[in-house]
Amino acid sequence: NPGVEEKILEELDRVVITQTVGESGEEQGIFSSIEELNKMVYLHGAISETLRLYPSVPNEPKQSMEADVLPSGHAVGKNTRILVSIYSMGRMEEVWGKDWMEFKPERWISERTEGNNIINDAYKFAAFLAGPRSCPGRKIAFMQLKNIASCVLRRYKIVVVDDHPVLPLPSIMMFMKYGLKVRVLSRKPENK
Ligand code: HEM
Repeated sequence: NPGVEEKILEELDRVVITQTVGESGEEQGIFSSIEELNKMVYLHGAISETLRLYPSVPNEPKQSMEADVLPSGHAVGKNTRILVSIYSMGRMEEVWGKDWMEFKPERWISERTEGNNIINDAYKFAAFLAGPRSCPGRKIAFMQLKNIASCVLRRYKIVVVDDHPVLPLPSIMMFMKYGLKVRVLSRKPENK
């Protein structure tokens, strides 16, 4: 998605100062500070959007302890197995609107609040699940993903090989059916 890539790079150019350039012109592999990571709002939206469409845990089995009625009106008996499809939830028009198929980091960014302006509703975006047993590693995961994406994208351009089929292989974890064949190009000025 070249448009999104360009916006991420613009944001990183504005925000990142700790990943400095060495004497040889090579960037040093220094990770970003927490302050810098918090300012990577567009990148945060892009990662959220990726996890909305391709959640690492696509399905989540649960079991009821008591009979209950779900907010949807569905009655559930005692000791009944329920499969929550996180993958499907990320693609529902009722939840995300008519443009659910579009990769839009902007949908995560609220203009109403400054600073911490990422929309964060676990019951809508269930990639880390919601409630008391939701993922306690969510913040660390975002910190790691933003740091790695920032280091890689500032140094390299990743181009998917033409006609490579990009298909999910759902299992307990989400894998890529045929892997992802890419070309890795250096972003050194002479390669641009
Ligand atoms: C993109 C990255 C990640 C995703 C999408 C993710 C997603 C999830 C999900 C869906 C669950 C609920 C599983 C279940 O109840 O069956 C979970 C649980 C958990 N996650 Fe993550 N996770 C991520 C990264 C991490 C990291 C980096 C850590 C630790 C540093 C972590 C630690 C845990 C732990 C300890 C639980 C079990 C919580 C409990 O059972 O109460 N996760 N994660």
